[in-house]
Amino acid sequence: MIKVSVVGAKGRMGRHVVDAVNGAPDMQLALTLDAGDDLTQITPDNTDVVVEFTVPSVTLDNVLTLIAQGVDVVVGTTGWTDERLDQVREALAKAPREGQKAFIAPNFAISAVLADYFSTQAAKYFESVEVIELHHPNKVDAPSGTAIHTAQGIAAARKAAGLPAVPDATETDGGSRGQSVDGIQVHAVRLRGLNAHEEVLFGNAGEQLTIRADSFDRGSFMPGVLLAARKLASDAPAGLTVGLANFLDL
Ligand SMILES: NC(=O)C1=CN([C@@H]2O[C@H](COP(=O)(O)OP(=O)(O)OC[C@H]3O[C@@H](n4cnc5c(N)ncnc54)[C@H](O)[C@@H]3O)[C@@H](O)[C@H]2O)C=CC1
Ligand SMILES: O=C(O)C1=N[C@H](C(=O)O)C[C@H](O)C1
Repeated sequence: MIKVSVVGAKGRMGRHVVDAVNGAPDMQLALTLDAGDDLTQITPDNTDVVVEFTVPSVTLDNVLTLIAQGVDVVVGTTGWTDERLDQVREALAKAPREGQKAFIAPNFAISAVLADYFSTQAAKYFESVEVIELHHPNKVDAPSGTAIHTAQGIAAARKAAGLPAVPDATETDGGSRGQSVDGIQVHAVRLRGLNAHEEVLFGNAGEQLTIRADSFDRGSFMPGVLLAARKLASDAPAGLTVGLANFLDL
């Protein structure tokens, strides 16, 4: 049995993770912690893998604490930058247990992971591209971690293909053109009734490709979370892995 602890267990995602672990035949729920709880209660004696879904402002500190505790960590919280990822890599290099692992994914839903992947494949064939993410109004960060990851992947693919900047004659902008992520415009919509959605618009003269992923329910993230926990408990490489695509046969 894989012993799984959940940090952020009272949150929207954390509650789903607790239920998913309880329903997994090969997993045993260990500790369920939330804001104000002492994370050093989590040790290799009681936990094989921790799943962390909290808020962007605390996730780095939580992950560094958990790595220092000697446990493997699956992270779904957003707010990761290259500098923060480097801090996790450094912590893993000095971790107390040999071969320790951390996994961070901006999105665990197969639809979103494939939309992200297909977008990087399509990127080099189109002159124009913009990313629109649409979420529930309780989300604290914008743009979404997934949209940032998608835009970064598209930008890297365009650069590798030698494409010039996306054409845009805008001279006046009060914010309507969204945020530029590595030169790709990203727009965020917050609307009651939505959950988690992303649309990538590609354009050439006379044609358009739209790649869209919709997570209507948080249950859509759970197969990916359980897959990541199982991979960390088995054959995932030591160190930091970023993105669920690494655990899929793409
Ligand atoms: N990777 C993915 O597939 C997904 C990622 N997310 C991300 O997961 C994060 C959480 O989202 P939600 O569950 O909707 O948020 P939420 O606000 O419902 O839950 C966050 C939980 O973290 C707790 N928390 C705050 N500070 C803490 C601390 N220092 N230690 C332990 N717990 C603490 C809060 O009390 C709360 O229970 C967000 O960054 C969101 O963008 C959300 C959905 C899917
Ligand atoms: O806050 C959410 O809800 C979500 N957050 C993640 C993100 O920012 O990409 C993943 C998904 O979009 C849901």
